[in-house]
Amino acid sequence: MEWSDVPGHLDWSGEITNLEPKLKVAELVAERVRDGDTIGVGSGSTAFLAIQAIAKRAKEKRLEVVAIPTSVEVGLACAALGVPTTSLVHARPDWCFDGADEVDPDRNLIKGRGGALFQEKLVMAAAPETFICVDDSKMVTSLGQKHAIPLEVDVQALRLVESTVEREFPVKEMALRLAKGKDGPVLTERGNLLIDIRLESVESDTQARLIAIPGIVETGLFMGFDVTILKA
Ligand SMILES: O=C(CO)[C@H](O)[C@H](O)COP(=O)(O)O
Repeated sequence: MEWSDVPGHLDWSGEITNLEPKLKVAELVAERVRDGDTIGVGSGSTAFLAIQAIAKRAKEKRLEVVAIPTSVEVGLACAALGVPTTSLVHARPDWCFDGADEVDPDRNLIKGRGGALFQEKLVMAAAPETFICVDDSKMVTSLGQKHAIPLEVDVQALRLVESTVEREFPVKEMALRLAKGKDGPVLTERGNLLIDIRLESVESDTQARLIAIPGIVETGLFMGFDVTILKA
């Protein structure tokens, strides 16, 4: 058997909710692709559908594209689709796209349901232009209405972070994210833990105050990024 005959990993790991709008917005992203683009590829089901649409369009129109994946899952999808990949070590994205869990009226986001928030934020910070692909169910009047805020936390710092967050924030709920299909907690691509927190409210300084706590590697609050919202 040749290497190229080995089937890739093109199955999304969970159920895809709201499939129709996600497929439509995936097409909108694919239309933006130009020959020679290096594209930061977000994670989650919408990003997963979008990279499939991009791969299809690139093949049909003979466009050369290179992807910078933000998770193992999307990296495997790129490999299965025949989309070459690189990393931030080697290249800067011309633009990137991603999904979101919540979008507020000022285009601030909660991300990280899929646990890829750290690499997603790095790619977004590196890209001159970002498209956030969502449907109406993601729009909120203030962050934290529906989703918890994920915190990526160094393993050694778990108890320190939990007690500091509890002391310094009006915490409604806090939970260590547990794995499915493996005993114990979720480990991120960087070997860190995830804590999901619900706060009484998210303020403009919440991100800065959280990231100042030693042991918090990154948070799922994406505030102040100049993103374009693509909505089906
Ligand atoms: O932040 C993410 C992964 O870390 C996703 O982009 C976010 O959870 C949206 O996912 P989906 O497109 O499946 O609704």
